[in-house]
Amino acid sequence: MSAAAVEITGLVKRFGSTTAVDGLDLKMARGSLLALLGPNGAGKTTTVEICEGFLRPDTGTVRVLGLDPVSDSASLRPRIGVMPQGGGAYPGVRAEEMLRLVASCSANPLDPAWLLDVLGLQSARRTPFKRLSGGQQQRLSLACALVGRPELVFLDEPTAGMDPQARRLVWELLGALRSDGVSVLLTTHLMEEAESLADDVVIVDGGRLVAQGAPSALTAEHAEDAQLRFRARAGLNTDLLASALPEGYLVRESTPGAYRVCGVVDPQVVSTVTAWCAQQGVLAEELHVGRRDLEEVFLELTGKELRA
Ligand SMILES: Nc1ncnc2c1ncn2[C@@H]1O[C@H](COP(=O)(O)OP(=O)(O)OP(=O)(O)O)[C@@H](O)[C@H]1O
Repeated sequence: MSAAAVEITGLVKRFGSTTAVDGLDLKMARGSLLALLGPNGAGKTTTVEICEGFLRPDTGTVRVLGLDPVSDSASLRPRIGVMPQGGGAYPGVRAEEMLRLVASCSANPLDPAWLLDVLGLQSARRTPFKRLSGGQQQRLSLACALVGRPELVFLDEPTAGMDPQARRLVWELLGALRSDGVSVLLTTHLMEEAESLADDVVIVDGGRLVAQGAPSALTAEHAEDAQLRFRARAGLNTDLLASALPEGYLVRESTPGAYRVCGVVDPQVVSTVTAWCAQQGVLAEELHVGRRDLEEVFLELTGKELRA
């Protein structure tokens, strides 16, 4: 049986007094798409850079396609694709020139012109890297990571800074890669990205694994509980609102002005919440009742919003 795409056991990485990764275990199946989610500073980039062989672990073991990313780097490099956070290229190099240069390092590259077209970069092919927009630079970096037909790609926030249209193109491409059996490990702050693309989501916080599972499995726990969300002036007394509701309901202000009421939501509960807000002289805006999503799972587990 072939080895897992990535297998991490007891990984620890410190920078001075900061513990960036604190005993992480993670297993990613071949041919799957895994999204690593976590707040700023959770240790995502450090973990990915260790898998790529750019950093050495302090303790623990990491195997990528069954190989050690540092001691087996010569045999591993041609088999993986890497898109670092923020991308990067020589400032004066033209987009197509850059991609062809990277393609020339590979034994059996994809056609660079085709890849530029798929990523909506045809019209920018002669533009120097430094004059590409941020989103175009990101897409070119992604093309560079993919042009060598890797078995496994590491993408650190691949769609950060892209407009919705470009993001859609990248999502389509990632979906197609997965259908072709390519393994994809990406980091993201976008719940929608994780929810719509990933087979498996790993939530990390403080360098530790907080939860792992398919998005549907993570959101299915406590699925019977709906959530009522609304926005209003920041700083409302949530204890007072909770005491106006039947016992067992929780009320939280997740970020200033964003409120969540957890428990079984029925018409009476909605009416109590809006009436209570009216008594405070505030309007409950953007009232929404629905099942919890990955964003709420994340908030519950880490106590933090994804985008700090
Ligand atoms: N080279 C370094 N030197 C010192 N500290 C570092 C270094 N790289 C990372 N860190 C620290 O390690 C911790 C984890 O950082 P890391 O970049 O892995 O987090 P992240 O989850 O990728 O965050 P973000 O979402 O902001 O990119 C942070 O506290 C960071 O400041």
